[in-house]
Amino acid sequence: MDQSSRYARLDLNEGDLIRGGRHVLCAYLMKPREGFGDYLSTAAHFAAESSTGTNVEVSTTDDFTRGVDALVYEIDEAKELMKIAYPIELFDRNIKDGRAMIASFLTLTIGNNQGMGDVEYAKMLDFYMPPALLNLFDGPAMNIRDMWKVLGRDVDNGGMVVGTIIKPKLGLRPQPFADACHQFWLGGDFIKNDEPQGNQVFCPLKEVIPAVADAMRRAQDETGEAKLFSANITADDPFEMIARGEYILEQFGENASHVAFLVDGYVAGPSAVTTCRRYFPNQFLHYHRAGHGAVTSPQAKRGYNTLVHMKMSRLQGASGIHTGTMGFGKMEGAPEDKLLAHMLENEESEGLFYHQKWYGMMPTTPIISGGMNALRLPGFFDNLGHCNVIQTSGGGAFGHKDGPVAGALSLRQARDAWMAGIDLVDYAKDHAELRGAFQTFHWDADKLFPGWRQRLGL
Ligand SMILES: O=C(COP(=O)(O)O)[C@H](O)[C@H](O)COP(=O)(O)O
Ligand SMILES: [Mg+2]
Repeated sequence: MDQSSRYARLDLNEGDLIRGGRHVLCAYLMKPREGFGDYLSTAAHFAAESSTGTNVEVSTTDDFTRGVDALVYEIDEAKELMKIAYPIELFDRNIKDGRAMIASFLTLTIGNNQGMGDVEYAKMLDFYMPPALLNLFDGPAMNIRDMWKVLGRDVDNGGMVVGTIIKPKLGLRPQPFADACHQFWLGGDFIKNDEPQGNQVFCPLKEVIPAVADAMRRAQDETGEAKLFSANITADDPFEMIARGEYILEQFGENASHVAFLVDGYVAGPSAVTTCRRYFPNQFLHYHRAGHGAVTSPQAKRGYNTLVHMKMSRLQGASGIHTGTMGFGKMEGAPEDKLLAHMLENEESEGLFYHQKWYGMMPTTPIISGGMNALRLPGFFDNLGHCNVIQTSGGGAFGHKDGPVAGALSLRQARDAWMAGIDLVDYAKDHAELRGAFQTFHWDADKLFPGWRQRLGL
């Protein structure tokens, strides 16, 4: 059945829809499956299934229903592009406070339509959120500025937070884990649990957390600097997350403000993110995105891309989210991905299809991680245009030939060199740890800084 007479309105103008402020707009890559309808009728069926309809007309539909239909307002078959306008009334709101939720946004815009028989594939590439709905999302309660405050830095331009991920990923018992933390903190600022680290039998949370809290106190005493720890509280059960969070804050005691909570936001979902955002509004919410590649990878023709993921994370209230390394690290990415960081940080920003204003919603801090080390930082910052990010190098710190203290210092030196506009090889001449990073990661050095051996007299 061709539903385009009801669910398509190609005469609608995008500018008018945005000015009207009553629609969420979504751009999709979409391909109809061969042997089914043409492009427009498939798009219309997609809009029906994603809003008020199904594959047939139902007798219970009334005039009000038609007023909240999602409408296809643009198609470009050659580009496999379709755009749909969703009336904001379609999106579910909390009974307890009237606030909006990402679960409902996803259920409608990228829900059943992902399994339709007449759709070969569909992927959301961008969306526009009007202020009337945007303002009903929680948004972040904290971000990098709160970390800079703890670190005693400038709160507008405090620079890169020097971080690591405790490696090995799994397999350390409580004391070796806490010792690794202590070592890194002698040179760096911030440590995060790797995303699968929680309450394994060989490293019980109730043993490792007191040891880490103690390591933080010792490192702070020894260096005279504040230190930060991001503790994983992800769990299927929100009450388990709360139990972990409360236990951790109690153990860190006077250093509770130095604790962030890590939530595996893609695998555990919006409920987990919101549990943390609402129950612990005074902690930095560290959104780790492990698993996202299944839908966001350019190879995946379904789901949504990283831009959509980033925008949803800011709406949900992530203080920081992994933004990728934009082609400078080990994970998939490209220099153009800086638009992801800009979408998170700026009051308004250009996406792939839509210009988004954030109406005062607090920025989400980009967390840069995955195969990074001191040598890769300058190129990364040149591309991004600033270094006000959290950067975590796991291998780049613990893989340093002289150990984690030198690894941490080499990262800090790379940041200092970039902020001062000094060439990294020149800076390494009188900074032993950075020099050690050149020797350790020599394959990167050969590629990024040809002639470095001679210049460092090696
Ligand atoms: O543990 C690491 C990185 O370790 P290492 O520094 O040793 O590579 C993170 O989980 C990845 O950054 C995730 O990727 P992304 O940040 O792209 O989500
Ligand atoms: Mg990890």
